[in-house]
Amino acid sequence: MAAYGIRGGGGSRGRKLATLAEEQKNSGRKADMQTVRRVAAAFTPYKLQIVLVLLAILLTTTLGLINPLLIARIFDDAIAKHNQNLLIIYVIIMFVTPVVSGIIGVGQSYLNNKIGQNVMRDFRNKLYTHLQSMSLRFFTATRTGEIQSRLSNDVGGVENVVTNTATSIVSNISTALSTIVAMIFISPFLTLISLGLLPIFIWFTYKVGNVRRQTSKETQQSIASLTAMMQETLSVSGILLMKTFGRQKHARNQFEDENQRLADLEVRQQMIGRWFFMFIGTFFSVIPAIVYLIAGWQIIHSVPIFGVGMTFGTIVAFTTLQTRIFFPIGQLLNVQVEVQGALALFDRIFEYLDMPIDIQDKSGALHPKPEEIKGEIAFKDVSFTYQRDEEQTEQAETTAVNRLSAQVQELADKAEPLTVPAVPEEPQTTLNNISFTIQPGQLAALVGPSGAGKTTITYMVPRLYDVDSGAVEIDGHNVKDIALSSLGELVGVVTQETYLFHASIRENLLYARPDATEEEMIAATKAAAIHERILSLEDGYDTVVGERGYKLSGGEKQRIAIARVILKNPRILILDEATSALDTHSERLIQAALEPLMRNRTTLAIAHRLSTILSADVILVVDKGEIVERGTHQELLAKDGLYARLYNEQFSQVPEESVA
Ligand SMILES: Nc1ncnc2c1ncn2[C@@H]1O[C@H](COP(=O)(O)OP(=O)(O)OP(=O)(O)O)[C@@H](O)[C@H]1O
Repeated sequence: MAAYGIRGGGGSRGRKLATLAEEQKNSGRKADMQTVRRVAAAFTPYKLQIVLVLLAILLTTTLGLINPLLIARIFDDAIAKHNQNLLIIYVIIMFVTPVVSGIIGVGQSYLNNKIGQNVMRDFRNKLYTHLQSMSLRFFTATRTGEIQSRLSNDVGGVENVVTNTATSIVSNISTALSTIVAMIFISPFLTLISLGLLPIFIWFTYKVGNVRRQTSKETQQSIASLTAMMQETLSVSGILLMKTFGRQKHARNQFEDENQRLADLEVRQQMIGRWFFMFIGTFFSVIPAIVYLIAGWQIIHSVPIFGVGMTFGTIVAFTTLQTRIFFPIGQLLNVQVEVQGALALFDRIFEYLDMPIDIQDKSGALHPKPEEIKGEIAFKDVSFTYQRDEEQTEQAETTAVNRLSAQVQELADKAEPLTVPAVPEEPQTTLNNISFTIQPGQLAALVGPSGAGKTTITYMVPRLYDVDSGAVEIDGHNVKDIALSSLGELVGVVTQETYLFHASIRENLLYARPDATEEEMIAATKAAAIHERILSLEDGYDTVVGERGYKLSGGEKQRIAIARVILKNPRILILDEATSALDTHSERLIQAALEPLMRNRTTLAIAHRLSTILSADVILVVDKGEIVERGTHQELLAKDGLYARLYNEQFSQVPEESVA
């Protein structure tokens, strides 16, 4: 079955794979360099502070060399030659240098932290601003916890690297270099013995760093997953769902599994290279003994090496310098591993920062004043399809390809014909050539079966999604030509599910218009038939509503949401009426609230209340992404089509007069 020749590819296939691996490695390195460059760019606004830090490092490094070098002079010039004055002077210098160096060090660590924290602050700001501009599509496709995790955990994870790494590298390199120079100056031979194995250590550390990077990536993914789980299950809705379905045990198991994975990953991350560093540490500790042996032997036998003799002062100075060099070298090796780990985190941060913003202002976008807008809405031949989340598509495709290759291998043995497994289909169009016009001040009601596309139609007006073809116009202006901020002012939305911040009712109301006066706010709540109820609460308008306003009833929350939009006073209103039926009293109150809300503005309502449907100027009946019928209630009933059927199913029991 040569046609299925997957196995036994031979030498050429092996070479191909090797080339592929090499290419991947090279592109990986390029990507690393790019990440490093981008991280470095984040530091450019703090050039001046960085220069100061570098100066401080140079100064402390130089000061650090004074004492070891003085030791040789104390032994050989002061003690050996019985010069007490010189001894005292040297000792005073040995006192003063660490003090000065310590003071400079404090200033340096202040600057370090300042620079590092500023860089992190900038990353958080950039991420927040960028994410805020992402369209609804991104948020529907991404778990909230994942987003939060990148903002807090990933940025937090690079803290140590951005605060300490740069300075640690510079200060350790300068300490190491200056010490090596001083060591060579004292004894090149002993220096060679001490540092000969260094290149091998560096190579090993690079390898260890690569493993750390991979683990670091997995750890962050696990943290994000855990955050998302907590966010989903420990919210009001999550806990309600979990309790009412008795799924606590399942959620706990899931959480514990992921938590265990995280703990294991953390341990692995901490332990990576520990053996290696233990070996280095031990090696560094025994090196002085070897130096004592060789130098002692040199003194005992008075043998000069490379023409240089050995003195007691030289031995003490050299070993002191030696203790000085192992710490920075150890640190540098460690830093390399840490930096490689942090690169994985930076990759995750940049991945979000690089996501294109699909809905944004055109250059020269219009900024119409709300009072200049009459409020005509026109849909012109609008078509739209929800795109599948890329990750999902990729996964589905990979699964299909994997299945296919497994089948190929199996059939290659059996010599049977091949059946191609289902490759993910293209999604169906959600909206199909939708056209309608709503005159200023009119109420249009969208009616249709579940999943018909009603909500999607309303998303097109405030540009929560962009149409694939056709146009949505407000007063003849394509919404794509209007600045998003202006569009936000023109269009008000009341969603089915009311979202209230964990803040006072007043703050929640003023969110719509922070500059509204107390009178305007009260007028809005009165119009929405909620003023009295708010006053009856313990703290009135200052009552704090719990997460998502949970302390209020569904109907009350809806009326607060209505008051919020009345206060905003948009030219155009999108109303997604709640499907959940309230008791007759609440229902009346909501109707009373909606009436002033819809007055004098163009309203596009996903109507579930008979009262809204009956008062609509036009009813648009949506089915499978198309408008299949349009007209007034009476006209549509007369047609005896889909509308008549839906009406009979839902409202035939309700006497019209009672709703009117
Ligand atoms: N974010 C999304 N990604 C992919 N498909 C989506 C998304 N949102 C909705 N859909 C699909 O688009 C179609 C239309 O959905 P839409 O919410 O507009 O229907 P609807 O008429 O408002 O339904 P309902 O009355 O039940 O709210 C449905 O098949 C739905 O599954």
